[in-house]
Amino acid sequence: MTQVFIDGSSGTTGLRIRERLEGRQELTLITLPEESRKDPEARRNALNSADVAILCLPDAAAIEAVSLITNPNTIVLDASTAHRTAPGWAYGFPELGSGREEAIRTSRRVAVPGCHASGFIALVSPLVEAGILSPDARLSITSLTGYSGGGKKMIAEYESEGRSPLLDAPRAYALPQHHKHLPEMKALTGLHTLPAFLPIVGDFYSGMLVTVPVFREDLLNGATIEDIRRVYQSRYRGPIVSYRENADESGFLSALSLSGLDRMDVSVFGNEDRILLAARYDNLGKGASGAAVECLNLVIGAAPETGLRLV
Ligand SMILES: NC(=O)C1=CN([C@@H]2O[C@H](COP(=O)(O)OP(=O)(O)OC[C@H]3O[C@@H](n4cnc5c(N)ncnc54)[C@H](OP(=O)(O)O)[C@@H]3O)[C@@H](O)[C@H]2O)C=CC1
Ligand SMILES: CC(=O)N[C@@H](CCC(=O)OP(=O)(O)O)C(=O)O
Repeated sequence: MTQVFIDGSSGTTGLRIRERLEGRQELTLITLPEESRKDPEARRNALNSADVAILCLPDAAAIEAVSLITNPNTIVLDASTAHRTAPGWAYGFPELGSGREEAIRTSRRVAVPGCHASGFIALVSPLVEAGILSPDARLSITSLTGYSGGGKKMIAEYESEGRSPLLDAPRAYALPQHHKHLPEMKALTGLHTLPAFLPIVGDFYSGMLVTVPVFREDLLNGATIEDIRRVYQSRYRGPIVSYRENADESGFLSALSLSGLDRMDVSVFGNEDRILLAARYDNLGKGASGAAVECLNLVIGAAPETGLRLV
């Protein structure tokens, strides 16, 4: 029986993971009573008793949790931003290839990717690797997310009575261009320059749409939109990340299409001159909790799951 401890299991990401794992016969969940869920001694015991500890905490608490672990066998899956570019940590996006799945399987420290970063990296990394996009490319990313991406605090804000009417419309944020996902976007794609990043939070619970425009002039060696499609087609064959042709809904792309699922759909729109790369998924699916469950399944050797459709 594999013992799993979710540190932060009352939070948005942790709760979704807990609900997913409760029905699994081969796992035992270590739980702490409500009054001691933030007590460092109780957490230390639970973390060191676990075969797998899943950290669903703010960054500082995740760093503290790692420092509490002395059991050399405890495998850590950290959903926070704290360790995504840290040495000794595997990046938990197995579909990127280049031995990443094996690195996750064999590592005792796995960083679960950031929600916005996941879409950007899925779109850009294979193109840089295939020599279609230069590492010197200057890119931009627009990422629409549901409000659960902001955790309990933002959920309460969006779901409160008498909330500001400004929340009725999508809101852009991270305007000074220092968003916490930028370092992993650069590190995992091999780009030499940070992208210009516009995250936008909307009045829906969960779901994501990430788009990255690319001009024909950005492509190397005369590559075309068809070459991009071929790269995605051969890289993303499911069950979690898949390349989809004609994925739009009669000319529209809803950020809600994969809400509730762990899957990510990668698509290409536009024309020969102006190409639009798009990824759709759920910020709590492939963007957080689902990605953590995917990594858990890899480290314990279980079959992949694709989540539960909610919409
Ligand atoms: N929501 C999302 O879509 C995504 C979230 N993440 C990351 O996952 C992590 C968790 O985020 P999220 O679930 O949204 O956040 P929430 O605020 O919803 O949950 C965080 C949980 O951690 C608890 N907590 C805080 N400090 C401690 C501590 N010292 N010891 C034990 N528990 C503590 C909080 O307690 P309390 O309930 O008392 O506040 C809360 O239950 C963050 O690092 C976030 O950036 C990553 C990708 C996407
Ligand atoms: C809507 C909203 O505020 N979303 C959060 C993303 C949460 C997240 O993914 O944080 P991690 O870095 O821990 O992965 C944000 O953009 O900061």
